[in-house]
Amino acid sequence: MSAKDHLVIFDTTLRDGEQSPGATMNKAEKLRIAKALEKLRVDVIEAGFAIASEGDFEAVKSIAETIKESTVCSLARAVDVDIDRAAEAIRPAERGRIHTFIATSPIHMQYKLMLSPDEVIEQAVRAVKRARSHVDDVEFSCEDAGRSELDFLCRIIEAAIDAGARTINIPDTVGYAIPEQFGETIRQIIHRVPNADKAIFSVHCHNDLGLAVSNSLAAVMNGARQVECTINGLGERAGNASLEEIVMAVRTRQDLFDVETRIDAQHIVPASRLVSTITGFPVQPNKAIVGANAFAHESGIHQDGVIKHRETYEIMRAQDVGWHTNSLVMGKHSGRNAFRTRLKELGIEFETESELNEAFSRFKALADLKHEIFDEDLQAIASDTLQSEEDARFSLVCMKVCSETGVVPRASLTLLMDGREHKVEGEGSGPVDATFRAIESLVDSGCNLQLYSVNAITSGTDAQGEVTVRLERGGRIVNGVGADTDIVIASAKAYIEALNQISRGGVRQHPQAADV
Ligand SMILES: CC(=O)SCCNC(=O)CCNC(=O)[C@H](O)C(C)(C)COP(=O)(O)OP(=O)(O)OC[C@H]1O[C@@H](n2cnc3c(N)ncnc32)[C@H](O)[C@@H]1OP(=O)(O)O
Ligand SMILES: CC(C)C(=O)C(=O)O
Repeated sequence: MSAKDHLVIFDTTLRDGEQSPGATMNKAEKLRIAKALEKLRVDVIEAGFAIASEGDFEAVKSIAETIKESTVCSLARAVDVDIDRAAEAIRPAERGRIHTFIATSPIHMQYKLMLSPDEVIEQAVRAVKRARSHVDDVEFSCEDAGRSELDFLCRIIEAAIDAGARTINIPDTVGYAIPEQFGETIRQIIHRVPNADKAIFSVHCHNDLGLAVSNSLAAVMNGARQVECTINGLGERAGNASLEEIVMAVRTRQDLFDVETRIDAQHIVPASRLVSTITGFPVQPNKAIVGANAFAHESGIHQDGVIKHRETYEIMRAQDVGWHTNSLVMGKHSGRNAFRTRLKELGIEFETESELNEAFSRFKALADLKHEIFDEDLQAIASDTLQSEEDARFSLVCMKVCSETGVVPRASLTLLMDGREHKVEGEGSGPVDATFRAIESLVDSGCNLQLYSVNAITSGTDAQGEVTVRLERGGRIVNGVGADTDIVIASAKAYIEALNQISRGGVRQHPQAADV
């Protein structure tokens, strides 16, 4: 049997994933995700868009300094300033890539770039050469290829390869393609471009019609050997192709695909949980591979089948993608060693002993309230611990909520703001509303609440609730996540976390802020 081709997994959770409104991540969070991606053995991590902001530049640079096993990549428009900034950011990487792009569809060239097709080719060639003057590993993308003319795509791709691009990416930027047609486009391009053998062909599919994974797989069947994807399918608008679905489709249907990835699938579920917790985007229960119900069997006939022979209703094994691999049952009698070991198995490692100790105290406090602590609880504890960074401006000291039939709910909180304690009170239509009003009576953030959602992290009435709060101010959107067995406390934590994120961009203080 002939060896299979390698399918390059290019993860763009930290770049396109971050383009989901509200999914903004700070440098420390991006680094945590990058480490999880390295553990997952992704080939390329697109760490950001270095020119976009100082924060993006610093995040790409620190990922380039830290990650050893995966290639670290920065996106750049086809302009010198972007390319030079990307080069500077990835310079510390053992393996660095510059990914430059320009739009090739008639609509983008005419209305957005205001350039003729020939000018676009010229600019693409100049950009690829500039990128090659910095690094050998250069990727070129034809933005909106899904709506571009085939002849033009072939011309620009040939020129980009001649200029030195090693990877040619064909994005379906607006999720317009249909699998059979997209696969045929990829086949035609590879067949028609005379120097196609000098590059790896890649795809980057968006999910506007829910077809991102199908289109990517159709492309792989027609010669694409890199897929750009994100954990949980995060990404601009309806998102990108989901990494876990691509990887498991290729692995499960080895009879159909001539490719294999080097992904260590056991880290898929922990990586999914981490991205969900950091971004505040919950994973829908029926999401393939990583949704809570992905391996759950509810109906009698299915349960009967699975008991008799698992494969009657399961095409993958849950533990192969990282579900319930724990042999250590964590509870109030567990010690620090088991705690550290289990966290390590989940891909969580604290940098300092004091962080570990803080997380361990949180774990013991939770274990007093809950009989059994699940992996999801541990992930939430780790996130809570790592979120309580020194630069957090606000934190919750304690709170009391009064909610009684026929009485207006009332919340009293003690908050720490800039190192000083403040007592605040609020009334509202419910206990959560009263809590948010109490916090705002001090902070007066001027934010609009865009989303409030509660999810039970595990099952049972003693489960921790995980609350996501999305705030918007001046066009900037942030998510805060908080977990607790009391959902009102989880709500307060999530709101405060969102305010901390907003405050990293500056928050007004209410002139009447009550001193203690
Ligand atoms: C399909 C994708 O996902 S592409 C990635 C999208 N991600 C982002 O845009 C996030 C980061 N973006 C940013 O921070 C900013 O948009 C920046 C820093 C890149 C640019 O900011 P600004 O200089 O203020 O430009 P602005 O965003 O208003 O407009 C984009 C400009 O880039 C041009 N442009 C867009 N794509 C490209 C490209 N690939 N190559 C060259 N120029 C481009 C546009 O035509 C426009 O030029 P104009 O100002 O001369 O009309
Ligand atoms: C920059 C490219 C790859 C992109 O994100 C898109 O076209 O969607």
